[in-house]
Amino acid sequence: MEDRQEKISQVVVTAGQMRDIEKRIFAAGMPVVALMEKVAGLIARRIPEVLSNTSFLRGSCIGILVGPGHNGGDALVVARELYFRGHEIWIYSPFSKLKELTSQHLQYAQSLGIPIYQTIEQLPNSDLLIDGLFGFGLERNLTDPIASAINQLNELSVPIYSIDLPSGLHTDTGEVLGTAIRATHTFCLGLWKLAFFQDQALEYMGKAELIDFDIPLVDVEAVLKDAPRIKRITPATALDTLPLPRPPVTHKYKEGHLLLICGSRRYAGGAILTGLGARASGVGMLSIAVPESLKSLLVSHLPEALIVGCPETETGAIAQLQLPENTNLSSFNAIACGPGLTRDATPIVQEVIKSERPLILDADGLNILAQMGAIATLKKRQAVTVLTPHTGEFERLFPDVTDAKHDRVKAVQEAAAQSEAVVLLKGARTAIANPQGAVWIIPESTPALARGGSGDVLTGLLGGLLAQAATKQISVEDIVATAAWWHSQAGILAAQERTELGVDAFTLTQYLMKALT
Ligand SMILES: NC(=O)C1=CN([C@@H]2O[C@H](COP(=O)(O)OP(=O)(O)OC[C@H]3O[C@@H](n4cnc5c(N)ncnc54)[C@H](O)[C@@H]3O)[C@@H](O)[C@H]2O)[C@@H](O)CC1
Ligand SMILES: [K+]
Repeated sequence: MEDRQEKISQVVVTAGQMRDIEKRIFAAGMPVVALMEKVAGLIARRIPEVLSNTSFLRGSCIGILVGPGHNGGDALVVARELYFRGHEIWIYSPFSKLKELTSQHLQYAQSLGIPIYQTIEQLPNSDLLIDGLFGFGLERNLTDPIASAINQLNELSVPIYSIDLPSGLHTDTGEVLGTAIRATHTFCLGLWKLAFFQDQALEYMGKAELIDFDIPLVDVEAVLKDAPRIKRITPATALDTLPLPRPPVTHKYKEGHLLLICGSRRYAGGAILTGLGARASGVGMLSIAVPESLKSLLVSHLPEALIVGCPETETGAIAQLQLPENTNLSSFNAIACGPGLTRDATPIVQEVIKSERPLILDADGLNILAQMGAIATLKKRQAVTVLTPHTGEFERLFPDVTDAKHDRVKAVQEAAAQSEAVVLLKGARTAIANPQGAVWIIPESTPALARGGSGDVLTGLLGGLLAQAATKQISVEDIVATAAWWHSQAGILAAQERTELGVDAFTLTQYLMKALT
């Protein structure tokens, strides 16, 4: 049973897929009316539990917002149940045409004497609103009068609990269709919908939770079988990989040798942070190539690493990779290149791209790649490439794919497919795609990580894990997702203990180990 729940919690679907899954359940004999009763019953039982953590008092008034479809039907069943539990209830039902089942529930609510209002002006005060205006059936933009009603409801500063998703959001892109309910809490029904992982939707979601209504896994599998999977990374999936297993008998080179290429006279700290991120990965051997003038600084911070001082340009960037004798780029299990390089290190990036080792490009590594023409350049690579752009870098790398501000998941899928690289698009919900179209989503993070240097830490951590993975039969995509999850968790833990303002990048490196123990 727990296994089923875990599997369900990893699934992310589009509106179309959700509809197909429901169709199978109905075709198998589950009556629509019974499913609505079951789902709404679960929500009605969950609401008092959520409210018990707030200052909401028994007997307080609850307003129910009812739309024309089955999202409205769900809301009406919730209204009826809360009414029988002793709450004062009113219903806002502004639509004249309702789906059959919804209409029946409205009729019954009316027969119970629950007041029903058609216009926003008539609404009495309430202590809580339940939003059942639209669910995954919303496809076109909201217009007046419902759009302005939503705007007014948002202004009331009354908590709003949304059923399935905040009304007005596109289920797949998370786009605001005209306007949308700003929920305090959202009960996502059955399976996680894509909108919950699109950055643009997050400020409307409030706290989101999944209401599992026992969708059989066979139906999920049957609908998703040919589609590229979108996988939500859970603690169970990430901790399945971490800490990376080590055999009892091994040696440092068997546990991965990572080469970091980073830093410049201008950005010395970035090199240190990248190194500290790599240290936390547990990588067997760490070499760091920096401009010669940074060498002693790096040695003092990372005494265990082999610091390779390189000749530098007049501006203090690496001019030439001068690896130790008997070493070349093929000596490493993975290479991570970019933090703090400056664009003056362009020849270095050109050289590492030609290597046949797994390569992570970040920061100036990405800016230089963008100038070279990302897609054409990456397609020539034999070994795997991992790119870790934030939205700005992503747009410079991939000017011709779907706008990442409009649909991050689609954008990252297209970028990975076209460049044949694994692309990690940083954000509040970091999304990772492989060239085959599969996506991994990091479902939690913290704004505390929006801070200079935190990306450098991720690059080092990811590099260290990737170097180790080479000997451990773990896929590159799983390693990238695991690194991003770990980085987020360290940020969350640090923010809990030190506030969101207390998570500078150095502190973050100190929390990486803590997040796993
Ligand atoms: N089918 C079921 O029994 C189940 C349904 N569920 C609920 O059903 C919802 C989906 O139900 P529906 O498919 O009926 O869709 P919705 O309830 O999301 O709304 C669709 C209705 O809104 C209208 N509409 C769409 N865009 C509009 C616009 N811009 N302005 C005005 N009207 C617009 C449509 O014509 C349609 O009548 C889910 O989100 C969920 O809440 C879940 O409870 C699971 C079980
Ligand atoms: K809703």
